[in-house]
Formats: sequence, structure tokens, C-alpha cells
Amino acid sequence: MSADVIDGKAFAANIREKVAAEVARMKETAGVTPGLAVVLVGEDPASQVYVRSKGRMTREVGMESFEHRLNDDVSEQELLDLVETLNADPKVHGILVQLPLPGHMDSEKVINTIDPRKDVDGFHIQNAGRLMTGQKSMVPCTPLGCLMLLRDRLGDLAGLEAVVIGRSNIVGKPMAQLLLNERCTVTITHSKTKDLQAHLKRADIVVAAVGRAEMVKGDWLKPGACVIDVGINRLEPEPGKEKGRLVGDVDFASASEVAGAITPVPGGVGPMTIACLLANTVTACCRENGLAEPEGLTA
Ligand SMILES: NC(=O)C1=CN([C@@H]2O[C@H](COP(=O)(O)OP(=O)(O)OC[C@H]3O[C@@H](n4cnc5c(N)ncnc54)[C@H](OP(=O)(O)O)[C@@H]3O)[C@@H](O)[C@H]2O)C=CC1
Ligand SMILES: Nc1nc(=O)c2c([nH]1)NC[C@@H]1CN(c3ccc(C(=O)N[C@@H](CCC(=O)O)C(=O)O)cc3)C=[N+]21
Ligand SMILES: [Mg+2]
Repeated sequence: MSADVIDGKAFAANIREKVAAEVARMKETAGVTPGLAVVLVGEDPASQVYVRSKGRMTREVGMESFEHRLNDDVSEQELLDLVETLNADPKVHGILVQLPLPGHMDSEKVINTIDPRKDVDGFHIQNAGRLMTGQKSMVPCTPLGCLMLLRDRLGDLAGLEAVVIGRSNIVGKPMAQLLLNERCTVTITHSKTKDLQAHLKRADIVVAAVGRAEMVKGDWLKPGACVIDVGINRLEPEPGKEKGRLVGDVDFASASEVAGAITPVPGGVGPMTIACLLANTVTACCRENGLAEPEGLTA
């Protein structure tokens, strides 16, 4: 193996330490405690684990955590009412509504009901528009975490060729926008892209956000490329095992023979997403209270 393995877990722990120090300072100097509300609709076990670990880490950095669990047969109006209540609650500085929502709900409407100043996911149309036009915004957590890892590894990204695989509103598009803001030359690829491998062969930076287990192979990559694997895919369990292994969208074994650096799954982008969610909550709370924003926690 030639690639350096990027330790997202350690990097994320470092960010959470910075967040914790900031939270302590805010309590002491301004008497405010940042609060994060997480809304989970339905009983999906994987989502419940994710919400629990977010809640634990929120409390570990000294912030307040508010968890709201609704049955999946709740009406859209009841969810909208809860969002409005959280918008009006001065103890809540960040609101995350876990996606995907049940099919009978209009996710766009729910997201756009969140007060954009409390939209720590950065999914509200105002935040997406602000990011696109270079105005101060809340930046989506997963792309922000990826950017932090890339900057740490590569320094100035200007002029580098970046290929983003996937064009979702929550990962691919904001990721591409952040890389463009860094003045990379950015290509966004997707399921209708004709020759993905031809694009990847030129890429100094690859961000894979597809949702297809181990799709990207090592011989598709430019030697020395920096590979950020966003995918979270659960394989079928091996015989006698209850749970399948967690893998990314990149075939780690072959890719690590060719890449210069690569994030593992688990232990790469996932922990960064949670750390950036906490960082965004601190940022939102500082803005709300007219406090100086900490360095190094935003894009
Ligand atoms: N680590 C973390 O913190 C997070 C991880 N994830 C994970 O990241 C992955 C992507 O998530 P998300 O963006 O929400 O997924 P979506 O399903 O919304 O988007 C997937 C994208 O991949 C594209 N795609 C599908 N098949 C191919 C293919 N064969 N070649 C090229 N592109 C393809 C799709 O193209 P098209 O648009 O044409 O259909 C689409 O744009 C998932 O595994 C998810 O679990 C997500 C969020 C956070
Ligand atoms: N409104 C909203 N915002 C999101 O940011 C959001 C969402 N909905 N819905 C689901 C996806 C997925 N996502 C993950 C975040 C962290 C890990 C994570 O911490 N993963 C760990 C390990 C997980 C494990 O071992 O089970 C890791 O990769 O090391 C995974 C997945 C955020 N998402
Ligand atoms: Mg996110």
C-alpha cells in the first residue's frame, strides 16, 4: 500500500476539542450555551444510532442536546409545527431534521421552514444560494468536513483538478461549490456521465458520494490523487455474522495502491460530519448573540 490513510476520526476529535473550548468560553463570557435540536421521524434503527451518537457528542462538548422522535405516521403539519416551535425557542441555535423523511412528506418544504440562521445542515434554499454566490452562510457538514481534510492534506487547492462523483443537494453539489470557491477546476459526474474513468484519470482530488459499495477502482485513479470517500454502504453479512461490514464508494484495497492519500470507511468522513455539525451550531450561536466567530470552524 502506498497511500497515506487520512485519519478523519482523529481530525474530528480535534475539532470537537476546539468546539468544546469555544463552548466553555461562550458560557463564561456571555452566559450562553449553544443548543442543538435533532428531529428524527420514524424508527429506522441505523438513523437512531446516528442520532444517539450525535446526542452524546453534543453533550460531551458542553452543548445542550434536544432530541425529538416522531412516529413515521405523523402528519407533515405536525412536523412543520415542531420546526416552528424550535425556530422560536431561544435555547435552540441549531436544528437538524434527519433525512430522508417518510414519503408522505415534502422534504423541501420542511427544510425551507427551518429558520435559515438555525439551519446547521446548510440545506435551506437561502444557505444554498448564499454558498453559491460567495456570501456568508451555513455550510453543509459533510462537504465542509471533506474540505477541511483536503486543505489539511494539500494546503492551497487553487488550480487543482477536482472530480466530484454524485450531484445530490446534500453532498455532491455543495462539495463542488466549495471546491470551486477554492478555485479548483471542478467536474461533477453522475449516473449519466459517459466516461467516468476518463474524468478520474485527470483528477488530483476525487470526492466520491454515490452510495454504491466499492465502485471506484484503483486503476481508475491518477497516481498520487487525494481520494475522499463519502459513501456509507453496509455489505451483506458474512455467514454466521449478524451485521455486514461498512464500506465506502471506493474500493479501498486497490485505490490505496494508487492514491497519494485516502480516507477510510469507517473512520474518515463520517466523524467529520458530526464534528462539523457541532462546529456549525457554535457558529450559529455566535452569530445569534453577536459574538466573535471562532477561527477554523467554517469554510
Ligand atoms: N459520511 C457521511 O457523513 C455521509 C455519507 N453519505 C453517504 O454518501 C453517499 C451519497 O449520498 P447522497 O449524496 O445523499 O446520495 P444520493 O443517492 O442523493 O446521490 C447519489 C449520486 O450518485 C450518482 N450515481 C449513482 N450511480 C452512479 C454511477 N454508477 N456513476 C456515477 N454516479 C452515480 C447519482 O446520479 P444521478 O443524480 O444521475 O442519479 C447521484 O447524483 C451514500 O452512500 C450516503 O450514505 C451521505 C451523507 C453524509
Ligand atoms: N439532515 C441530515 N443531515 C445529515 O448530515 C445526514 C442525514 N440527514 N441523513 C443521513 C446522512 C448520513 N450521515 C452520516 C453522518 C455520520 C456518519 C458516521 O459518523 N459514520 C461513522 C461510523 C458509523 C458506524 O460505524 O455505524 C464513520 O463513518 O466512521 C455516517 C453517516 C449524515 N447524514
Ligand atoms: Mg450533512
